[in-house]
Amino acid sequence: MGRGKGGKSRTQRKHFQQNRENVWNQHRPESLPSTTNPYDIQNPDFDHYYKEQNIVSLEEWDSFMQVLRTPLPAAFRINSSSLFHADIRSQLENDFARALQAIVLEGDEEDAIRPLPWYPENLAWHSNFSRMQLRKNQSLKRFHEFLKLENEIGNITRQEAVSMVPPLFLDVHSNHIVLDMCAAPGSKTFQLLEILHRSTKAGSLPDGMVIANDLDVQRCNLLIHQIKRMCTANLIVTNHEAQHFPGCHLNLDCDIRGSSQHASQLLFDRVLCDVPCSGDGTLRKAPDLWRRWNTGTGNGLHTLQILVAMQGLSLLKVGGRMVYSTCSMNPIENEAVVAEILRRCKGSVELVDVSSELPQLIRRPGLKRWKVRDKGKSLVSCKEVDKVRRSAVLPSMFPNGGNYRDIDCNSNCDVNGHPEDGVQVEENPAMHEFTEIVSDFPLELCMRLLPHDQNSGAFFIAVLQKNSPLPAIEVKRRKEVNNQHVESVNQGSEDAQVLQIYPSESTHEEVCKQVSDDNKNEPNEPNTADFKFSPVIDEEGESEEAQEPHNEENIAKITPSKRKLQIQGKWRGVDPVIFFKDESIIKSIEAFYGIDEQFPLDGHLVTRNSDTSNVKRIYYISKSVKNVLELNLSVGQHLKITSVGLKIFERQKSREGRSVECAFRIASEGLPLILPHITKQILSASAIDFKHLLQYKNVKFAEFVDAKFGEMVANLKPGCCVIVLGEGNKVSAEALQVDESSIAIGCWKGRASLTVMVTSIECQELLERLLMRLDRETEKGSSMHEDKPSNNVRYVEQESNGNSQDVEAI
Ligand SMILES: C[S@@+](CC[C@H](N)C(=O)[O-])C[C@H]1O[C@@H](n2cnc3c(N)ncnc32)[C@H](O)[C@@H]1O
Repeated sequence: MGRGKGGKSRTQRKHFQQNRENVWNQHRPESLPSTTNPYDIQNPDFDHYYKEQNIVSLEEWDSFMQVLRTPLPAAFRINSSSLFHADIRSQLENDFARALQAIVLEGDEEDAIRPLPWYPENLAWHSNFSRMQLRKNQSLKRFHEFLKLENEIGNITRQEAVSMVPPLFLDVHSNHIVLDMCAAPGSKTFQLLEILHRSTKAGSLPDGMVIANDLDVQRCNLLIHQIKRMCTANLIVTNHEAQHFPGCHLNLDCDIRGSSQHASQLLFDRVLCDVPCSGDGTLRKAPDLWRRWNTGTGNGLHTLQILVAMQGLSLLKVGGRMVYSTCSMNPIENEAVVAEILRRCKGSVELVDVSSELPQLIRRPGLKRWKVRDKGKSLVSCKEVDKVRRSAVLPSMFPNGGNYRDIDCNSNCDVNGHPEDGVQVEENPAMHEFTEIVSDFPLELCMRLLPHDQNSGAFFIAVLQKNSPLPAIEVKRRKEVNNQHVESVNQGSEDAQVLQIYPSESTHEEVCKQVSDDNKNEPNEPNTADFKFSPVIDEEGESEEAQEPHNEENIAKITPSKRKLQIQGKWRGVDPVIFFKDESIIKSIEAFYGIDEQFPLDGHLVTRNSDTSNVKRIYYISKSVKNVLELNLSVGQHLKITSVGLKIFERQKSREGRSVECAFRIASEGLPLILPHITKQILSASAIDFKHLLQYKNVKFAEFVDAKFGEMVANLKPGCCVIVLGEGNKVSAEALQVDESSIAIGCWKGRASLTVMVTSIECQELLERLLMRLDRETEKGSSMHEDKPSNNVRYVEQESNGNSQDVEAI
């Protein structure tokens, strides 16, 4: 605990006392992050700017600022696709809600934790504790541990409450093709995928898909790591500048080559445009922003935000919906961007009135008027901008837009660009008549979420609908966009010319870092070292336990000369995406696991290794992903794909040296998808035997409590098999009645025992969930519960001293 971290100043204590989170009053010295200097939790420029923008009334200003200066309460979502989402919700409602309330000081009106009222099905939760409190306060330890574990497993996602809102306004259906333009670290991508999968049955996939794009490779890896926690084959992760995201337009030459059966262009039903922004809506979470805050940041991002949004609209189908969002409160990044795209789209795009959706979400209408601040001056119209500042202060930043060319034509300026007639540049910003310029667009349909309305961060959201193809847009003269090179690109059949502006530093076709085969798909691959008793080794004969974690540094360090630079079409340094078509392997997998016809492998498997004879991992892709990959191949691989599909098979070899009939085991990521389609190598275990497997990881056939089950395990073919929690003595998937709620684990059938092939943390989670269920059954009078292992179960971990080689005997 941080009590001894030195005395805090009186001001700090005062800020602390103002903190609405009463629980923290018990532990005052820990209330503020130790790195935060209270003097930094303010910024006169910020005050001046936002007072002038009228984002809240003057009467509200103090309460707005007070909340903005307090740490953000932690919020999280239960992942609806998780097997245990109902258990977790009930644990929160019945266990934690009561236990935590007891910790909160008397008189605190706020609940310790509560579901966010506007989020469907009580799946999103607000806690009245900041992340710092959760980390430091001993009485919150159990809750904190719970959040950490469930987050890691993928049952919950920690996410700012307001950041959960944009996907909810996108109106995603299961058959939609969705583009998430600036997606990393992927919290909203996760939500979009959850919505897509919402009503799909076990073993099937939705018709739609998501392409999640981000410019930053490392952040893409974070996203991949996040999404790995859910079972989806409907995702492609790409790595482009969103403003240049390829439309994959199939030209005539390609058509002649016989690809006419493909879609001829990549168009989306839904686009999420959650652009990079100055982020002052996250001040409560990142108080260091107070110090760094300035108006230049927002002004500097304005053009990029317009370009990304325009590209999103050009890739949107007519009739489609796009959500534009930022975690900034600044009108230059928000209303000004929306107004400019409406201006450029000339009626083909409109703002959607979503005021009746999510009625419990407190929101404020978008602003119709605002000021632009540059070099200490507040400006209401682009006519006031000094010529020398025109490259930084653009007409599109102002409520009425405008155009410097027209100003130049219509007014006589002196040589320095100062107006000689017309508008006078005012020195005192307070002197402006703020009512002077009002946007013509219905910007009140946008929404701003403010911190003091529902004790959250801040966010801006605009919902747009495309009603007709975008119009031809006049290419602006280069001199208007300083440091940017402008070019007009035909975006395809649907839209006319769309303005494209490339930032001068743009190098999106450059070689990026070399990454390993599969590494990009698995940035933080759980090493099978986790399988303490792993009886399998990879096809190179190298124990996976011996491998260092997969990351670019390690790969470069370990095998500097071994790795060839991978090439994916024109993208160098990126693993290729190859359709896996080796018939003999596919047939052997289908035969070994008895995979039924409703789960076609043919055409749905890809690898990331150009050496197809040496494939280690095979990924499953949905039909929609397959279509996009085929289009991408037809156009010459415009997409730079970082990750695609769901890992479903991994090459294996018995550590015992025995040959196994099938070279590939089922990967735990893909197991829930394929589970209902397996008819061989699958058995159902009683709760007690299932529990023992999770506890001891390795159980001899003769030592299962249910002797019949032990016999059936002994009769399985050597190699990978699947054990489902159930009644026992059931063999086929049909008899097992596998459904969305089935709990299953991948195992390895060795010579004399069965070994679990699930990571330790997953074992721990499954075990805890199972014990909870058993406890509930015991309360109801069931006899299945048994705390201690039966005498005949060997506790391998103790006996073998944790050495997985001991399992050779199995
Ligand atoms: C606000 S964050 C996105 C958060 C994300 N939507 C989520 O919910 O987790 C903005 C993202 O834009 C990315 N970015 C910045 N410039 C970009 C560009 N030109 N094209 C695409 N992505 C960009 C950043 O790397 C960052 O991950």
